[in-house]
Amino acid sequence: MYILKAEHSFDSAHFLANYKGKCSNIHGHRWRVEIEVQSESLINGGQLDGMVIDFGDLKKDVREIVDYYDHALIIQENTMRKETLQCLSQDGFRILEVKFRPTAENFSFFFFNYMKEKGYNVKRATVYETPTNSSTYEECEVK
Ligand SMILES: Nc1nc2c(c(=O)[nH]1)N=C([C@H](O)[C@H](O)COP(=O)(O)OP(=O)(O)OP(=O)(O)O)CN2
Ligand SMILES: [Zn+2]
Repeated sequence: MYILKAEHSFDSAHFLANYKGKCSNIHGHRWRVEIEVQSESLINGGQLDGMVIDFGDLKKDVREIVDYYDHALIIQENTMRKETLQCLSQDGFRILEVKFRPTAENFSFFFFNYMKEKGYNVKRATVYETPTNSSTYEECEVK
């Protein structure tokens, strides 16, 4: 089995609603996203001979989705007053509302499924919230 990995990072702020502790405050992370795709075979012939996929293509797709989350305040839906959100938006801040609690776990699940829906045979997606804390999502084979 061949496993290829592409990684990219985004710098953004978030907070965890209904969390007792410092992470309930708005704070930032450099989130590092690693996507691994797998294949049992290689392409035979042509420009892609000996490859699973061109790294350039994989990297482009990883960057595209990861860059979308860069330099934003990521907020779980319905966890901030509408008036506050409106003021922040009106003042030009980039707010991204997500349907999930913005944890490393939920982001790893989200990026895994995004790449899967793009057609990749995704092995696993790992999201580092800090250099030492990460979550990996992968699907177990059903026997
Ligand atoms: N299982 C998870 N636990 C926590 C998550 C998460 O996504 N999944 N997220 C947080 C917070 O976002 C927090 O920013 C991370 O906290 P922490 O590990 O404390 O990170 P620090 O770098 O600030 O740690 P220090 O050791 O205090 O410097 C919390 N938990
Ligand atoms: Zn955090």
